[in-house]
Amino acid sequence: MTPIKHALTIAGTDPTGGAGIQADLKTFQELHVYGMSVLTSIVAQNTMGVKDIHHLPIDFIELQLQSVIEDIYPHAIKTGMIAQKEMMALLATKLGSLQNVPYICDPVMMAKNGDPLLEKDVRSFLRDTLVPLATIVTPNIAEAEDLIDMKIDTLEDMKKAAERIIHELGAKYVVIKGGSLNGEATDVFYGKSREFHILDAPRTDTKHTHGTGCTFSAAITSELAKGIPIFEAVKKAKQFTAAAIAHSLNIGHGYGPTNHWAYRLNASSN
Ligand SMILES: Nc1ncnc2c1ncn2[C@@H]1O[C@H](COP(=O)(O)OP(=O)(O)O)[C@@H](O)[C@H]1O
Ligand SMILES: Cc1ncc(COP(=O)(O)OP(=O)(O)O)c(N)n1
Repeated sequence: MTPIKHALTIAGTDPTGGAGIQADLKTFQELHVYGMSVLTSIVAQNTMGVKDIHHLPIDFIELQLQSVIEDIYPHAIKTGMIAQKEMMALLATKLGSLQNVPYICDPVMMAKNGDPLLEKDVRSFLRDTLVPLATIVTPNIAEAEDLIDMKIDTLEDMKKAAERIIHELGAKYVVIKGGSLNGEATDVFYGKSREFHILDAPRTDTKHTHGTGCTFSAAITSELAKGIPIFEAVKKAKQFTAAAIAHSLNIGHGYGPTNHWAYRLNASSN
């Protein structure tokens, strides 16, 4: 039997279960990796918006991380909502010291309805501390625009932005998610091999896309934990997320969650 792989998410919470730590753990489980979590911020949010945020003390985040790592060593680590400079500095030190563990940086800045999860002045710190350490960074359009300070309207803009994220910020690979652009749901993958790959999926006509970015980056994390090559991992994550959106659950009063078990249903009907 293949030994179980372990994936760790370091992120904030969503008590409605569609985004953040909760979406990450559901995704890890569906993709058959053992999921672990370190909480950074507890967020009172739902599908309609963010009500309040409680940040955990830095020492306590460090203690959680230490508790995981000394016991069950992760085969891949992702970060999601990292809201404060002190958290970023701590994680940069810790992640920088872990050798050969793929690190997936989802540069979460806001929730789907536009409520901020990260203050504007902290964003440049994220770019300078965590992004350069990333095996892969997974911004949506707004996050990519913020990271390299350019407007992105077209596929050509996405490619330019991807080149700049790799060559100016120092991540090894990037996938820019085009979920918020018009037309197909097209993402751009680029990295140190300097080759572009365009990932297309039909756009599902739904407002229930809460947590799609978390789900996508957690799926990449799961596959990298298993030792799958990076572009294969991104392709699998794209399929997993597309299925979760296509079969979303129609719950919640706002931007509802996706269906984390939809990929399993698709796979068993093939
Ligand atoms: N309506 C949709 N139909 C199909 N795929 C989508 C849709 N919206 C987003 N996606 C895909 O979901 C993934 C997450 O993208 P996105 O929603 O842009 O991230 P975020 O949640 O960080 O804003 C990407 O692969 C994107 O192309
Ligand atoms: C705690 C927490 N982390 C991240 C998000 C944003 O998640 P994302 O997957 O980008 O999805 P949307 O919320 O933008 O749909 C969150 N809401 N909460």
